[in-house]
Amino acid sequence: MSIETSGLSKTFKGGVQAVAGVDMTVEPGEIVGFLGPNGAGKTTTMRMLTTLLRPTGGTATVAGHDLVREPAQVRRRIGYVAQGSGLPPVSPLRGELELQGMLYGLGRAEVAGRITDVLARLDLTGLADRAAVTLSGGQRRRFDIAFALLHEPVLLFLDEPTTGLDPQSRAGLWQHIRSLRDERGMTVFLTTHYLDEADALCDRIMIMDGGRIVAEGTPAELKRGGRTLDDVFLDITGRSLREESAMSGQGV
Ligand SMILES: Nc1ncnc2c1ncn2[C@@H]1O[C@H](COP(=O)(O)OP(=O)(O)OP(=O)(O)O)[C@@H](O)[C@H]1O
Repeated sequence: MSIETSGLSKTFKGGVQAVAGVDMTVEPGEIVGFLGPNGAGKTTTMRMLTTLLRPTGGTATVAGHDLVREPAQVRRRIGYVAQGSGLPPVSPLRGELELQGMLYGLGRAEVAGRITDVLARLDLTGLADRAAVTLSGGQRRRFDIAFALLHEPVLLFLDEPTTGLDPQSRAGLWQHIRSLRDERGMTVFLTTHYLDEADALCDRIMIMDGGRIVAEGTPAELKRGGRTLDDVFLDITGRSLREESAMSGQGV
């Protein structure tokens, strides 16, 4: 199993219970989409699964290792792309990729090979000597992913990977994410506010509300009976996903 959690919870100091007992199973090679209204607890769950936040309750195994007892082993086996680009704006990206590889303890020749490989995989060959400020939004997101793939993780976490991109770049990124799964067997766990993204890209969708998973299934299962995903989301959460994505686009 790529991810298995039982009663995973997080209560912040001050008493906000952001995640209130999440039980989930993600199989190797699945692309799972995590949807939910603003404040549902999606980012908090993802930060726990990536070892960035310590749970206050429950247990989780991520990429074969216990989240709390073996965080270093988990980190070595996962990639994480946070919201917004973390790229340095003005340095040539090849040098930054080399540094990243060295941080993972890779030798010079090995780093060079892996850089060539990830750049080709993400259609970035020829752009590595550029700085981030000279790239389009879609190219920058693909570099964010290239950084997260350098140590060859088996499980990739993406927090709102296509927010702010134009429709063509979004569709291009979906294609890249799909080919990572199809060609490398990568497991992908992503949050999104976009209904069409969840529908087109994800094998399975989990809807979170109030810190709990309130519905899950394949897009086809959730849409059974001729309903749209927006109908399902509205029924469950009392909010429209369209409003949510508009709010997210405004940075609310
Ligand atoms: N560091 C923190 N301290 C206290 N409360 C927090 C902290 N981080 C998040 N919260 C609260 O936890 C709840 C869940 O937040 P979270 O960011 O996980 O939601 P989300 O589903 O990712 O929302 P969005 O779609 O807006 O990104 C919210 O009520 C939020 O205000």
